[in-house]
Amino acid sequence: MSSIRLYNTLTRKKETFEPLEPNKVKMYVCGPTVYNYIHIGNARAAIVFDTIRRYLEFRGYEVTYVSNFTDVDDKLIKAARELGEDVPTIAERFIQAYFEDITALGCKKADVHPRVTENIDVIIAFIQALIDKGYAYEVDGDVYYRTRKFAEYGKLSHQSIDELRAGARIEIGEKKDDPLDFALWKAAKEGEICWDSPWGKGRPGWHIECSAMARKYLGDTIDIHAGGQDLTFPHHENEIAQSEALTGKPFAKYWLHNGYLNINNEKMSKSLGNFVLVHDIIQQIDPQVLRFFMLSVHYRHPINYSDELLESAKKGLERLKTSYFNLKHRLQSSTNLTDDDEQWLERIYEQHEAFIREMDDDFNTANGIAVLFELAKQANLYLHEKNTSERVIHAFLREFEQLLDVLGITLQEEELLDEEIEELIKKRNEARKNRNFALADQIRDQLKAKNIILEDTPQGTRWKRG
Ligand SMILES: Nc1ncnc2c1ncn2[C@@H]1O[C@H](COP(=O)(O)OP(=O)(O)OP(=O)(O)O)[C@@H](O)[C@H]1O
Ligand SMILES: [Zn+2]
Repeated sequence: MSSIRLYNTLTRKKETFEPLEPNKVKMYVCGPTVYNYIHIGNARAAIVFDTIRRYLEFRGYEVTYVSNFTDVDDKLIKAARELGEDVPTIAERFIQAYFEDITALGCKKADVHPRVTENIDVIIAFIQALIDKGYAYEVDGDVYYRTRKFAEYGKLSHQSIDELRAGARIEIGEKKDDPLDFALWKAAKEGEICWDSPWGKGRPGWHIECSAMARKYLGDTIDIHAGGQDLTFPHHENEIAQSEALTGKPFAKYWLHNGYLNINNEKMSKSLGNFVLVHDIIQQIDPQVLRFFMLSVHYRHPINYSDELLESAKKGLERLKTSYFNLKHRLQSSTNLTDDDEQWLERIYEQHEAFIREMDDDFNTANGIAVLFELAKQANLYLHEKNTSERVIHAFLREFEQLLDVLGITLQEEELLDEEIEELIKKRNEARKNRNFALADQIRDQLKAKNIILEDTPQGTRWKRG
């Protein structure tokens, strides 16, 4: 079988995917700072990397997926002050909200969702080791990373250290040696949440948490490190500097970054105020449609959010689901085998292979979805045949199920509402009164297929969900 090729920000090339250990993938995805609800731009990373994980699993890899929560930082401290609550209360609330949102969007939970506040000891030990090696220094309770000492600084974002230094400055109150140096530990100000450390009371800087937690849960070198494109610099550059200085080994083999979600050709962001919260939008549209929309564009490209494109995603997904449910319906009236089974099975297999070919090419979900439309086209052609076989129908169904599962789309039939059930029962009773037993039985079967059980009693028909 062919192999997966993926674009690595570190080398700026598409490379053949070769995991460190055969059939195993260690993957770390930078997670949210939990001080408010996520908008759909923030959700893009969760959806695309969940899909990449699903695809790797589909291709037989055992994936260990770790994604952190930044549950203490400046934004959380500010929110706590504004809301008159403490940091852990706010963090807990938005961690739960995050899980609700991404679960609705079809994202699986990570194997581990480590939190900064539960890993302070590991972070302190990491910082101390960097000090011992001469890569970090303390000034008045703050600890900084000495970027000048890490010769490869800038290798991920492809910038020279001199260029970067020219663009950096020392903020008022910062006592670092070099404008590029960054905080590993921040001394606590009056009244701020803090932990004891060898440098006094304080809390970790942002970058160190990912280096420390990735190492704790996945080891010194991991296969894939991922996040939004704006994390390339400085966050991921700093993570590399910290981790590689400590271990002397490469931190991650492949660095993956997703593009932005735009609205009116502008990045959706909290500060611009042009955002749509996942929490709100999924009350109005099916979260699966939102997911399908996100995956209709390659993960590295920008994606423009608009009602028209959402509407077209909705129609597209409906087209696939209609094919699927029509196939299911036909199952009852299909025979065991027909003469042209092999030919149809071959066609289905061709689509299976085409999907793998597209997804192997840097997880091209846009082209993967095009293959699914082709599969639906074939399925619809098949349904026009006079005789259909169970074998072929099952193969089509399985193909839809497998490929849509890779995209995180579930194929549940919409549940019937109570009113719809009552309406069908009324229709069935009328049919029986008119001695149209065929129609009555058909309605009973239709309800049974949706797990609704009818019970005829002298008082009338009762129903329950099976
Ligand atoms: N429009 C977007 N499209 C894709 N990813 C995004 C978008 N906006 C933010 N992200 C990702 O979400 C994560 C959190 O970003 P951040 O909190 O900076 O969001 P933001 O809305 O841009 O906020 P702010 O405007 O306050 O910077 C980042 O890792 C970033 O990669
Ligand atoms: Zn990170």
